[in-house]
Amino acid sequence: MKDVIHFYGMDFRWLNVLDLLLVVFLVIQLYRLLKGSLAFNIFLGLLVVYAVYFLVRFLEMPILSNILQNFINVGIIAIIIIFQPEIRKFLLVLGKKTPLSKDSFLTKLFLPDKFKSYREEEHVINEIVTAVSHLANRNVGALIIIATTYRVKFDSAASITIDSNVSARLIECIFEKGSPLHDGALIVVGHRILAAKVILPVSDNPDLPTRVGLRHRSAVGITEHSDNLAIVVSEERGTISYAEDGTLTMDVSPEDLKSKLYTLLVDGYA
Ligand SMILES: Nc1ncnc2c1ncn2[C@@H]1O[C@H](COP(=O)(O)OP(=O)(O)OP(=O)(O)O)[C@@H](O)[C@H]1O
Repeated sequence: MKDVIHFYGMDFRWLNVLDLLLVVFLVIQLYRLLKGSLAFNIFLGLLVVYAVYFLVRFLEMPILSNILQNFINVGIIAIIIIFQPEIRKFLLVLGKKTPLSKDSFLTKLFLPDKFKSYREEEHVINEIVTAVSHLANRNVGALIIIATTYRVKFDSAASITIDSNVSARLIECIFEKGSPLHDGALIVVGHRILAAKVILPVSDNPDLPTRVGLRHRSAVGITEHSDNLAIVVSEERGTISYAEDGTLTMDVSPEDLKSKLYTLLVDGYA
């Protein structure tokens, strides 16, 4: 294979092409990740600075290129600080796609307990879907976080620890309007309800519909930087929605929610 490609009088190596493709891939991934967030404008600003820097270097303008070079050197540290949540999410998304992630072909092939029964997961799913359907039918607001690969960090001072089996009746009681635990979110980890009355981070995504309030915004907020699913029942409209990876899917049916939970809790391990 020829090592060098000739293109309009210029010589490129295959590695240069690969290098360029990887940069384009990374920029597209970053664009998709940041689209809709406030950090997106900062990202565009940085792209402009980089573009100007390469232009002045190409035009051999030493003073401007020196100033921009220094700005970019310090800028790397600033980028890590400014984009800390986005970098975290990016690495999380990348980790999900590695050959060793739980969804990967290799893991499924070599997972020792790939034939295990999913009775417990199915029980959890049925209880959650039953509770959510009943709450939605009666216009009782609810917010349930299903934490998968790592635990949700929450303020334990404000929340109430529960540590119980997942039961539809318990979930319905918790969100009943008169209940002292109905405000805030319920956290489910594995087969247990861990805590109630949890205050979550609120998303500042400007692309969310204006009609959604704090319950839906905090559902989006908790999924922006972590691998969780957030289920919301709207008190106002009696509808069911869920948020995942910072995206809100509104007005789903109980069947849609069930298949989402199956994908998350069963298929991911099957
Ligand atoms: N940061 C938060 N973390 C967890 N729960 C929250 C948070 N902020 C608000 N909530 C919950 O959301 C409720 C208020 O919901 P609000 O009406 O503002 O939102 P909404 O998205 O319009 O929901 P709904 O459609 O049910 O009215 C509060 O009573 C509280 O239970």
